[in-house]
Amino acid sequence: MARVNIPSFTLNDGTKIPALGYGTWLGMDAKFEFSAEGMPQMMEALSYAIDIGYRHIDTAHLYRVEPEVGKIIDKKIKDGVVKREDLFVTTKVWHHFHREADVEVSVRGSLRRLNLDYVDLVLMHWPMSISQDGVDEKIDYLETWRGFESVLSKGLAKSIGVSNFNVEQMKRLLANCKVPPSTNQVEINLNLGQKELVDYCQANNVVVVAYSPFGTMVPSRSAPNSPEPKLNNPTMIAIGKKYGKSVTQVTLRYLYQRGIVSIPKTVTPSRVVENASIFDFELDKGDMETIAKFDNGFRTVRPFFWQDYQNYPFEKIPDKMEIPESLRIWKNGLNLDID
Ligand SMILES: NC(=O)C1=CN([C@@H]2O[C@H](COP(=O)(O)OP(=O)(O)OC[C@H]3O[C@@H](n4cnc5c(N)ncnc54)[C@H](OP(=O)(O)O)[C@@H]3O)[C@@H](O)[C@H]2O)C=CC1
Ligand SMILES: O=C1CO[C@H](CO)[C@@H](O)[C@@H]1O
Repeated sequence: MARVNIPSFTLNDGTKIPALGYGTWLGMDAKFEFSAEGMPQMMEALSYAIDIGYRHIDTAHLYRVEPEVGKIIDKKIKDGVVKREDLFVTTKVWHHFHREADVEVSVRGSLRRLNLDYVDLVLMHWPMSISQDGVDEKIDYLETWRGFESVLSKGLAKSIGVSNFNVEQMKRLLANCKVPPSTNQVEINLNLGQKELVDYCQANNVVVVAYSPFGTMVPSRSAPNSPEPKLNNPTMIAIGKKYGKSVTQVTLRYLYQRGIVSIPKTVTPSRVVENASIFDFELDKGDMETIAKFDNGFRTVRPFFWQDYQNYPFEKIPDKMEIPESLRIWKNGLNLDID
């Protein structure tokens, strides 16, 4: 069986985060409901990933896969493949749970579903606070953060961080917290380099985690018309050839050399191996510069239907856009249960 050896970065609280993780968001199905279609394949792929050396799993209350992820973890521990302390499990608190006291309720719910005593990292999934029925609750993320600090002090999580925070929000949080966030998980890929945000986080000892690292290269429902580069981009292919690597491997290696953790999602076993086989080569300076030039600011995850909510982190789309029926589920609240 293939084996992969994944190095780690050190967080500002001293814990180590593996530089590559397994993403567990299955997306929405053809009816734009939460997809369970790919669940069996994903569970098999996750099981295989742990067998070959993945130790970092990225999940969330939102993804509705915590029970299945928990079952795989349990089996791997019982089978003696890993010990709990070898794994790095991240989950996230959805924005229905932003009152200080609700953070603990949400984390305890995740722990129950995952069947774990603690998670290694828990993130505030978004900076806005939106009720179950889509109302802008306008709860300051500083209040929510106090709930995270409390969850940390109770040992429910080893580390606490944020996701989808922009530079201004990071500055304000860092200036007003007792415990600084260890990580900021944001979209980063070849189209969206996020240089300013990455530089700011890294200068302030916050590790950046890249979600949707292939988000704009692989045809996706959320960004069907994303600009180049795609998987067949000649420049990327030529760089890959030079090192005997695929375009996706060059992409993940590029992020790693920028000091960024990646959490690609795949349900395909060969890609599980491919995505982690990036620690045996080094892109030279010229190739790093060439790849950086693809950055054009295009976002795959652009939830414009939240753009008028307080603390929406991204650039607003200037003209009022109709929200298609298919996206109303996001705007009107997601009805995430506690169990
Ligand atoms: N904090 C946040 O708000 C967000 C967090 N996330 C996290 O980030 C993870 C990754 O992001 P995600 O949006 O899923 O997208 P990714 O950028 O990881 O892309 C996933 C797609 O890429 C394909 N793929 C994976 N590896 C390869 C490969 N080697 N060659 C070709 N195609 C490949 C997958 O296909 P297949 O599965 O068929 O192999 C799938 O279609 C999520 O699963 C989730 O954990 C994601 C979005 C937002
Ligand atoms: O984690 C996530 C998965 O992707 C969704 C978009 O498709 C995001 O909204 C969400 O934050």
